[in-house]
Amino acid sequence: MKLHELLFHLHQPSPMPDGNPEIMSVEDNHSKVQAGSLFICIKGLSVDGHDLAAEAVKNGAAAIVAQKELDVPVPVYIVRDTSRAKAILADAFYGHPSHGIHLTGITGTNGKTTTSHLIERIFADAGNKTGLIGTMYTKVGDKKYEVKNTTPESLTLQRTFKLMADEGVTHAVMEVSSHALDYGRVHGTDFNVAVFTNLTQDHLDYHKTMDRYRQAKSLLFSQLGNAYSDASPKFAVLNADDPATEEFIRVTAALILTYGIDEKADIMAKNISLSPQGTTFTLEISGKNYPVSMKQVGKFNVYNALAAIGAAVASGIKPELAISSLERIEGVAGRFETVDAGQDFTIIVDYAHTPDSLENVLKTIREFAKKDVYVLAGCGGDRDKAKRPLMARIACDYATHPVFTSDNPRSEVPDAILRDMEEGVKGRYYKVIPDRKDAIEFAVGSAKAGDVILIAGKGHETYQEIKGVRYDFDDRVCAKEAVSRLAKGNKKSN
Ligand SMILES: CC(=O)N[C@H]1[C@@H](OP(=O)(O)OP(=O)(O)OC[C@H]2O[C@@H](n3ccc(=O)[nH]c3=O)[C@H](O)[C@@H]2O)O[C@H](CO)[C@@H](O)[C@@H]1O[C@H](C)C(=O)N[C@@H](C)C(=O)N[C@H](CCC(=O)O)C(=O)O
Ligand SMILES: Nc1ncnc2c1ncn2[C@@H]1O[C@H](COP(=O)(O)OP(=O)(O)OP(=O)(O)O)[C@@H](O)[C@H]1O
Ligand SMILES: N[C@H](CCC[C@H](N)C(=O)O)C(=O)O
Ligand SMILES: [Mg+2]
Repeated sequence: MKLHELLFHLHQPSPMPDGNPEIMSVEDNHSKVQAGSLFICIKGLSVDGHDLAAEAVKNGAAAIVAQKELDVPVPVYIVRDTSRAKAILADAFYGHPSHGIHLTGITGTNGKTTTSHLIERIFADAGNKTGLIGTMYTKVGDKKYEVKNTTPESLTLQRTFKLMADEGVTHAVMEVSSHALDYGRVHGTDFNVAVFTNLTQDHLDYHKTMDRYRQAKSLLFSQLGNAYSDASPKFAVLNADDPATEEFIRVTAALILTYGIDEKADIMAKNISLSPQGTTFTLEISGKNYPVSMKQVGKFNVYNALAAIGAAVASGIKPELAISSLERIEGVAGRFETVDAGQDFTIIVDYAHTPDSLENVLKTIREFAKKDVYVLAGCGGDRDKAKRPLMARIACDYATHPVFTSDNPRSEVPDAILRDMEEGVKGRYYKVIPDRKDAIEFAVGSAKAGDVILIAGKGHETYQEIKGVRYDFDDRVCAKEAVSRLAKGNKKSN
């Protein structure tokens, strides 16, 4: 594609630059630039891409998009915001790949990964080739790719859509984080259905206030487009029990489908019955009732199931089909995942790393637990500090044995994070064991028959990030090893 043809998509009044080379690729990282690349300079938190423009030209860049004049021997096109331009150019360069895919975006504080897996499974069972983009991986058909972010930056995102389109994916589901919405990573992406799970405290390090956090989430709905501007109508699938839905209804021009348990909604769950083995409820939709029996545990998973059914129905799939898929799903890795190494107590690994998710999971466990409940809880470094004392309080409120330990300390000192947690539980009973492996061994070594251990915060993660280095660490593996060691020790002493 010629440079001018590509830049035309920005619809800027400024004239095209002199020189119109053929653009072979679009890059925002100077080290990936090759002969014929268009290099887009992004001013990041740690690096300013403008400072790397000359290096990019040395690597073969044929043209540059920047926010300021640069002294380089190739055409430079100035835009107000290169991140925004990057998203629009990426969409154009790859031929608007999301426009040919039925795309469902999911936003909300908790439940995005879980719900996206439920929706993907429903689409796949309905006979579609599917794609998925989210916290754990990107999936194109059956092939999985590693990811750095829950919602990738725009070039990676549009490249992924192009790959999906080339591979014949017709239905894709993606998590849309509030960071991504705020950074404009999804500009140029054509969603057919946008789903909202819930809004509770997280990411205040970035958004500062809950109002601004909610406003970032609302972008998914305000940018969704008009209900009838395309061949198939756009749908917003919203949680009627969450107060933020009121704002999303106000800002969207799409059709609306609501779901919920308490407030009146288009899709409702009634007669909910919870057990440690699974959940049953009656689904009420369009005046009809359907019995549902699923393996997912906890009331919060009823919300995830309703959101998934909403997305399916908005995509033209019959409720019966969606329900039969839901009933067959085993679970999502690291979400209420039980670890069974032959021990006589229960170990649950769960990705709860927000106050609301921790409370939901612990409430669920308390409903079924007959004996003691251990919780291992920690808080990520370089993330919302305000949630630390809240999570500690929740751990103490619901567990008989709260243990505070390290999550991913990132650049922070683990003890400082733990002290922030302790601020929320002055005078309460708890234990602090900074090393996560030691904490897991302590809980495994202390638990008696019938007790429950919840290892919260890291779920599917297979690393622990300390001072910029990701060390191998998997709660599930660590717990299994602790149980085996304990069993061996017991045998020896017998
Ligand atoms: C705060 C934040 O979102 N940062 C994102 C941002 O990093 P940054 O601003 O530090 O970028 P940078 O390293 O300074 O680089 C700036 C530019 O220079 C370029 N560069 C850089 C180095 C170099 O040698 N050459 C070069 O050309 C880079 O390609 C980039 O274009 O741009 C990077 C590339 O796009 C992102 O990976 C990175 O996400 C980091 C890893 C991150 O942790 N983000 C979190 C906060 C986040 O986005 N989380 C949400 C989900 C949260 C949730 O689900 O709960 C997410 O969607 O993942
Ligand atoms: N609908 C829900 N409401 C509240 N808590 C939930 C809900 N669904 C899942 N959870 C809890 O939140 C944790 C994270 O769930 P999930 O990974 O699906 O959320 P997410 O929104 O993708 O999170 P992240 O933003 O970190 O990617 C789960 O392990 C569970 O403890
Ligand atoms: N997507 C979330 C993941 C948090 C996972 C938790 N283990 C932590 O490190 O805080 C974030 O980047 O805030
Ligand atoms: Mg996720």
